[in-house]
Amino acid sequence: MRRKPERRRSRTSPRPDAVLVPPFAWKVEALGSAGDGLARPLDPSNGTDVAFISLTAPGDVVLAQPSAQGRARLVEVMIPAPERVPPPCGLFGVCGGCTLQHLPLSWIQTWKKNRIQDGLQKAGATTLPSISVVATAPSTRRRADLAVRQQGTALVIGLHRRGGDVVDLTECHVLHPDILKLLPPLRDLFPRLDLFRREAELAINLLDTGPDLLIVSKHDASPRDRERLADFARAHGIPRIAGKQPGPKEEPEILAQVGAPRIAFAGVDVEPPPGAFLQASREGEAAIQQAVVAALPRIPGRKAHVVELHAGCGTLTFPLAEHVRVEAYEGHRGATRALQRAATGHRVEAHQRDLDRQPLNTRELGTALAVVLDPPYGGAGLQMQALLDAKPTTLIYVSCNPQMLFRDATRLLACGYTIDAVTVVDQFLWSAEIETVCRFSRKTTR
Ligand SMILES: C[S@@+](CC[C@H](N)C(=O)[O-])C[C@H]1O[C@@H](n2cnc3c(N)ncnc32)[C@H](O)[C@@H]1O
Repeated sequence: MRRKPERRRSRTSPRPDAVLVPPFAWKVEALGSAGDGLARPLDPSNGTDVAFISLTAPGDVVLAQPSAQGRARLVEVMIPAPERVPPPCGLFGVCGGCTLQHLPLSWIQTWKKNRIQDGLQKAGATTLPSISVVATAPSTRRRADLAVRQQGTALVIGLHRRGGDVVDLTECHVLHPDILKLLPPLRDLFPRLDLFRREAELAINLLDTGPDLLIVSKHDASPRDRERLADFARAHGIPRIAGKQPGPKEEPEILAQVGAPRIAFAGVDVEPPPGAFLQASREGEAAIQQAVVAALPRIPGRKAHVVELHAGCGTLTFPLAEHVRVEAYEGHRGATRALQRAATGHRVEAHQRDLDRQPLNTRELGTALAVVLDPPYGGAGLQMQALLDAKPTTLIYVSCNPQMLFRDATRLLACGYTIDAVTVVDQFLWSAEIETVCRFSRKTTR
């Protein structure tokens, strides 16, 4: 299989004034943690050691041109690896979303499992339980963060091209069809909105009650916008459309609401804030909930409680509360409010707290039957040191970033923990991202 030479200049392309080394042949030996092939020149006299090459597979022999330090740009696949498959999506390689569609999902799942196993062993795990892998299906992703751009005469909605402009998402094998079907009418809508001047960002969350939209724009919505958005919401079964200025501290404002935005966790209805964090798909969410609940220790009595850190709007809180009392902590104000409102009548106490600035201390953690943490991509920050000091007997760690998981596992294993349950959830299809649920246990001397 020969790939067409790339025409565009990628993020890793050399600066125009750099001296270009002509392309030469490489053998791809493995996949790196970001999903790029790790390759070595076929002819060692080329003087370069190893380099990462995007869109390649272990076993490929490729023609590639050294670009930035430690990287080369694929020119063509000369001899394809036996595992290679035709990418299902016509936008693969152009759109900045999927990175691994040239490999079968089953191969990627095994690679993810091996990566977690190797990383935990390197972190110091001398024994590991068998790792279960839960696969999720294509076309189920219910959260999309899209760019909206006026590009020449075209209004495009999609993901950024690798290192460049936005690729119109005319096809996608990851997103739920209920999100995809909104894109054509949204392409008609945006040019008619006063809040849209050449660019905006759009987050779509597929809730139980339909899509929930958050438009991020530097420009305010006019009264005419609000009418148009309300008409659009009614026409497309969208309960709520919110807007906000760019920036993490800016608060969303409801621009149109024609229904109740709701999502249920373990049968408990929650009204999440606009743009709320949700697990990538319903199936992925169910697999994580199941793994977390299965990792609970035996519950000694009704008074027992677990501490849940980074609780979001309650994805794990309400399934846990079916078994045990939950003290939940979350930093985002809107998410905490949603959780608090839904918690009435359930065994849940929800608190807003920035766990990086004010981590829970040994006294607060000490009496918990277990601690559940599900930190953001950047990791648990100072809270991890506080956990190492408090040493709860059971720590159920949900991770979307293997590097952080391995780093924290090294510290936990050195403190006397063992790992006795690991589940890998493949909810980020055709990408190198990995979701893992890991139970760390520590024997007490009591
Ligand atoms: C990976 S999400 C998990 C949310 C939830 N457990 C779920 O499954 O939907 C991480 C959560 O951590 C919260 N978070 C990020 N930084 C935080 C901090 N410094 N203190 C408390 N919560 C934080 C985010 O707002 C987000 O809700």
